[in-house]
Amino acid sequence: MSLTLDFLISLLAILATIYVVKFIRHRRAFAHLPGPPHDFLWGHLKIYGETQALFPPLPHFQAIITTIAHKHRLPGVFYMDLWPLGPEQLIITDPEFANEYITTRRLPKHALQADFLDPILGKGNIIVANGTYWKRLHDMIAPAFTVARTFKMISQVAQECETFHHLLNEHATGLEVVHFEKAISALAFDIISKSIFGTIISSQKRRSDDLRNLDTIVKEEFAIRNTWSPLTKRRLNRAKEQAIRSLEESIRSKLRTRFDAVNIHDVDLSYKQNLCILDLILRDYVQGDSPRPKTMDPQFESMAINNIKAMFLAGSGTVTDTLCFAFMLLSAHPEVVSKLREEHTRVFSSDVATITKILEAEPQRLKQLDYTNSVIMETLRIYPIGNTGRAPDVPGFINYKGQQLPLKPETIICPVQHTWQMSPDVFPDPDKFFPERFIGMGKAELNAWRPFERGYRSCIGQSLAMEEMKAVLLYTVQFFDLVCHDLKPNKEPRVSWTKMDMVFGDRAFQEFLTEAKPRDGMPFLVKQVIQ
Ligand code: HEM
Repeated sequence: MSLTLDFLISLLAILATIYVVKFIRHRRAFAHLPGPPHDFLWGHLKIYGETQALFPPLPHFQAIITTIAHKHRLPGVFYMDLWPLGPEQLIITDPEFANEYITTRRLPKHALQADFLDPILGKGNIIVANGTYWKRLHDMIAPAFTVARTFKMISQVAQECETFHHLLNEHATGLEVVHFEKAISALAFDIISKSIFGTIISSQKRRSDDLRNLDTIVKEEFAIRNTWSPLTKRRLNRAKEQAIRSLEESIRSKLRTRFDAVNIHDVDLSYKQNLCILDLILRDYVQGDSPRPKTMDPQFESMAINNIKAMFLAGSGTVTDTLCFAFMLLSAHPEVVSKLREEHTRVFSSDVATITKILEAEPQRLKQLDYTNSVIMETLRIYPIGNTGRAPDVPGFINYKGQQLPLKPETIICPVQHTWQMSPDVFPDPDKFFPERFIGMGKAELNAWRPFERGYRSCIGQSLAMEEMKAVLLYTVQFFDLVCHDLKPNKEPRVSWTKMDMVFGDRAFQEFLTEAKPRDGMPFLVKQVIQ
């Protein structure tokens, strides 16, 4: 007995010594690297925590990094030492270096991205995949999102936008509160569902179970992460697992029905005929196999389901968030609204049915909405929605402005676009909502705008997203006046790099869930514009 106790005490002493040695080595390694003031005991944990506390609950890390970089006047590449609570991070806030290091090289996604997204999407999703497996997924899915394919989708997008317009109209009394996050997410979900299944879901009219389940999965997963109580975690996990089962069952049934149709009726899955994602995935499975497989391999089925979930998430949340922030910014900028209205009537019409007819006949006309395009770009400059986290392709060192900086295999490389997109050195007067800055902007300057990331892992849905968002603005801005409901502007700005919260209150700060989301569901009072 006492021998076992001695052994355990010795083991604990050895482990404690190893930990202390590791701790000292780790903190020493960071002491002289570029970054905010480093504390031997806390690393950068204290600074990170103190900065986080400046914001309302669940702030997005990009706003925290911007605040730290701003306050300590940090260089364009620096380190954050969050060990043992987080990984060591190499932060890039220099857009030229991001261009050189991220755009032109093929850095893999960091494993932490999978740790972050897999509990929501399941394993093997395209967003976090790497290597030949990612390439296969990319080649399978990307044809659904080419520019040509986007314009083929526009008549469907137009119909969904018209529905959105009519639904808003029903509540345009100036007294009812409309939660834009909920309303737009249904619209975006209908559009991405059409891309995935080739059929219409009509979630705008009656919120679909699939969308409800997706919302529940995300909400419960982040509630689990933000509670310490094991009992609460268990309860939330049950709700999340139930929602996952229901969503997967719904996707599985559509997948199997289509698979049977392909087998029984020998449906044509040739490239040009079928470009919904479901068919592209099935084409990858059945093509080349003769005779065609009679049943679906469970591994393939799980890959297909998880990637359809990924499309749901990537295709609806991001567009919803961006449009919510666009409407928020527009509500305080009547001069921008006037210019949008002028462009919409000049290029299209001030009659909803006519707009739809034009879009059905000539979807490419959306390309003429230059100012609308700039409004969306400006929104994404101030409120970027997504970020990437990469692993080094060659660990060792990187060179930044003549300095050799160490790079461990486990370091996560984070280009934080928010920081440079809100920097006066890159975008003058960055706290001003000024879409004109993008009109006629040169290619070199445009490289600093990277809300869709750039390079081989950039967003495959960006063309659809941009045209879809333009269409939504086209169907709303000239018809409705929007007033943010229940704003509580802050008397003093919370941080030094923005005064937006003195207009929009804490809604000016994005919340960190899967992406950088709006707070409070973005409630608006909607009134018809008197023509
Ligand atoms: C405003 C709208 C959108 C924004 C700001 C956005 C942003 C991004 C960003 C920053 C990435 C890179 C993420 C990373 O490296 O971890 C990404 C990847 C991706 N996005 Fe989007 N996205 C938007 C809309 C869409 C839409 C409509 C779809 C359609 C399904 C989509 C599908 C994807 C996919 C599949 C990837 C992973 C691509 C790959 O790794 O090969 N996104 N997006």
